[in-house]
Amino acid sequence: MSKGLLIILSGPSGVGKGTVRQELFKDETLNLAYSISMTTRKPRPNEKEGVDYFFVSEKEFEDKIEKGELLEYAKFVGNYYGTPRFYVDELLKEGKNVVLEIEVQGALQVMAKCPDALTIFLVPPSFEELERRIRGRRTEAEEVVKERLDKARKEIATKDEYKYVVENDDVLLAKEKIAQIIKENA
Ligand SMILES: Nc1ncnc2c1ncn2[C@@H]1O[C@H](COP(=O)(O)OP(=O)(O)OP(=O)(O)O)[C@@H](O)[C@H]1O
Ligand SMILES: Nc1nc2c(ncn2[C@@H]2O[C@H](COP(=O)(O)O)[C@@H](O)[C@H]2O)c(=O)[nH]1
Repeated sequence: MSKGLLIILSGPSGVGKGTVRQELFKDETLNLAYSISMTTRKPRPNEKEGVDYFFVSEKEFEDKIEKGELLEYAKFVGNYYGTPRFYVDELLKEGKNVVLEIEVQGALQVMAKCPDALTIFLVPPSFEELERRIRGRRTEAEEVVKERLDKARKEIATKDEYKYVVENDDVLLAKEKIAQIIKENA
């Protein structure tokens, strides 16, 4: 069985990575598997352990770092986020195209380790629209929204590090563009 493709889907918080990813996963021909991240962030009301994230303490996260169990990790607006290496390796061996939905610091680490990874950066139609989306989601306190928007400006400035930049204006259009990119690279 040939190895699957490692796909990094990155972009600023609130651009719509999760929304577009859900559309991509409806397309079974893409043979996708999602890499469930580990985080020290508190779960949001609708989030489930082992589905959206593995929710852990700082101590547990730092143990994983020390043991080398994370493919990449970063601190993002006060919380740790990282990719457990084991599942990614297993899924790739099974021939799955594995999606990492991660922020920029982590994406740059994976690019350095896995130059063949397919890297995609999602951009909003405008910064004002990004702000509308992140506020409209109503998941973060005002202070955190401001920090995430601040971070977003710096993240968007790194977009040319990625192999593909896709605008998320219309969700289904963005999904179609990314599906095409995956098919061309798989
Ligand atoms: N193309 C779009 N047009 C309008 N609203 C959108 C679009 N894509 C996503 N949204 C909305 O924007 C909000 C943020 O989307 P989402 O949670 O998918 O972003 P994200 O990039 O995964 O964020 P985070 O990185 O913080 O997890 C959601 O309320 C979602 O419904
Ligand atoms: N470097 C990593 N970034 C990750 C990972 N999992 C998610 N993320 C990114 O963090 C921010 C914030 O996420 P949120 O769920 O609190 O809104 C966002 O950009 C995610 O894509 C990971 O494993 N590594």
